[in-house]
Amino acid sequence: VLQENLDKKLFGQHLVGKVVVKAVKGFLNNTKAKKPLALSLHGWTGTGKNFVSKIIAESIYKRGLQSKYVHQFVATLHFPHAHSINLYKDQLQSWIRGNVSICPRSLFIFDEMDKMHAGLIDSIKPFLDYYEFLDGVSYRQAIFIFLSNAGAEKITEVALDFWRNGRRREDIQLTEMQNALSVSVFNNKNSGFWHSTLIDRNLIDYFVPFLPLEYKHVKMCVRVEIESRGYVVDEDILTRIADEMTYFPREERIYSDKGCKTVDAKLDYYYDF
Ligand SMILES: Nc1ncnc2c1ncn2[C@@H]1O[C@H](COP(=O)(O)OP(=O)(O)OP(=O)(O)O)[C@@H](O)[C@H]1O
Repeated sequence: VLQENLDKKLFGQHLVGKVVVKAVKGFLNNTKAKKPLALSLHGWTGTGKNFVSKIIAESIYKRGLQSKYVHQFVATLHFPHAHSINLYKDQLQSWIRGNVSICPRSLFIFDEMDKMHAGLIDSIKPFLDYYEFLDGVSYRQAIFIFLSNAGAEKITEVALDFWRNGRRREDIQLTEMQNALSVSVFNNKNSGFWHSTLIDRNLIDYFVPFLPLEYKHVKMCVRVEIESRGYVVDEDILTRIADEMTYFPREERIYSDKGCKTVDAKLDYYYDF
């Protein structure tokens, strides 16, 4: 189901499907996991990171994101004040501990990871590690998904390089992308990259790069949105909405600034009056 949904619903992200299916299926089928699964999704805004988390949740729990075993944190919403960091640490740790004791197969999604306080990231480190038990609780069946825009510029650079050399986007290889990211972002102490501490200790199992979306992908998103509202697709409106989005870099205008975000808001203007 996971593979099928990703193939069908996720546009322009050939690297994502491969990694996510392998990681999640492998983990769910492994009765002897030595640590919880930790995925780190990276990429430009509106390219499908939250969307993929939702598809993953739906593949594991009947109620998807609504399941009581799925927990979402948004840095700026749940942990807004730097001076309350110690309080957040305690709350977060006891929240994770409490929930994993109730259901070992819990899913934790951390959005805006690049805006999360380093101390707070440190506080979840023990849960991601290779312990059999921590205070009597095993975290080995839990799943952690981290979302961030970190590395998005490098990802775009690689994609743009391909484009400028007339090469197909689909020919971008995962290893190539990961090499580019690891040199410039992950292993660069000056990049201020949020989970350098998690990386140093090899606690992240998979890095999942999301490519910036092109005009044609935006159109696909618009089409899906129109159909999901039960309207007949008007190609004229579809094109107009995709044209209204802004694209970068300034000369070539290939990638959508906001990915597929705001597509649904634009639709309101054309359809709901
Ligand atoms: N690659 C994609 N394929 C299909 N639909 C997409 C894709 N990317 C985004 N969308 C649509 O756009 C909406 C917004 O995308 P989403 O919230 O997943 O972006 P994001 O990468 O998490 O952005 P941010 O970094 O700003 O949080 C999704 O709910 C989905 O409907």
